[in-house]
Amino acid sequence: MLELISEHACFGGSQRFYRHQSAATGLPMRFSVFLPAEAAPGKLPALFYLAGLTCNEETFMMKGGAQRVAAREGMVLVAPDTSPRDAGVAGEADAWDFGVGAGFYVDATEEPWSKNYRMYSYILELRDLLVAELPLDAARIGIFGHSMGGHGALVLALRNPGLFRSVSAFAPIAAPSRCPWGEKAFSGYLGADESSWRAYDASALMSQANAPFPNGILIDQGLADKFLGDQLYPEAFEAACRHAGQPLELRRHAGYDHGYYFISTFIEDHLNFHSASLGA
Ligand SMILES: N[C@@H](CCC(=O)N[C@@H](CSC=O)C(=O)NCC(=O)O)C(=O)O
Repeated sequence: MLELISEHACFGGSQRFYRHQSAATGLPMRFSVFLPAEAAPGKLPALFYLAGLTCNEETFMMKGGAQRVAAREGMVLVAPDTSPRDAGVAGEADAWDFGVGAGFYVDATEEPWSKNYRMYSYILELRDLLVAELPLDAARIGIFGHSMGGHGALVLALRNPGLFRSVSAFAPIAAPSRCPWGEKAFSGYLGADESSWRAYDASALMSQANAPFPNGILIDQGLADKFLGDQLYPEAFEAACRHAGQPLELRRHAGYDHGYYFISTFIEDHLNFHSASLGA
């Protein structure tokens, strides 16, 4: 059951914040939804946005500047939180890149995280829930995200191309098995056996795929991004796409950093990309 926390008129539609009890995480979870004014009755295309480290369900809706375009395209936007909150794990809020605000969109298998830190399953649960409860067209749902959320979007799409029909990312952590953020998160949540990490590594998944998104994948990357050198590795994903025959548009932008000024600059291109891919 969805509990509506707040609702705000926005570009002729409705910006909403919800809470619900999640089966995947075993905890109450928050998420936000932008519902455009419906031009016609019926189901609407939808786009899930996965946010990055330290973010929550509000960040994208407040800073991304996406609602104006989503209203024009008649597209629903969904932004989940980035981790469970108040799981009661000792020290879970001590670091900004692990634990609270840093769920990494994986299903943890290691104690004490495995009971609640199950964000991979949570995103799938939320998709199903919103298809049932809100006017989302199950056949026209895409996914995108930023940084940790770009990693999550790529992994969820590559593992579930029938559920997420289009995918894009801003500055994704594209090869988490080999970067400090990913090594810390995966060893903590998944354990020392690196073979289990491959299921959550977009570059590893793509290297074994067979062009799952024929309409292409869009990635934007700022060249003044302070995390580009040691955390993101877009070139690894680019090489994996080449190997898999997967069309990829990887745009490198001089002068742009890792933040929401970068995201909001190119957000319209991403919504247009998904709208065209989903036949919105
Ligand atoms: N506290 C960190 C910076 C954290 C940060 O930059 N978070 C990014 C996502 S990074 C990868 O997932 C973000 O989106 N922050 C929210 C915002 O509003 O910018 C540091 O000290 O560097």
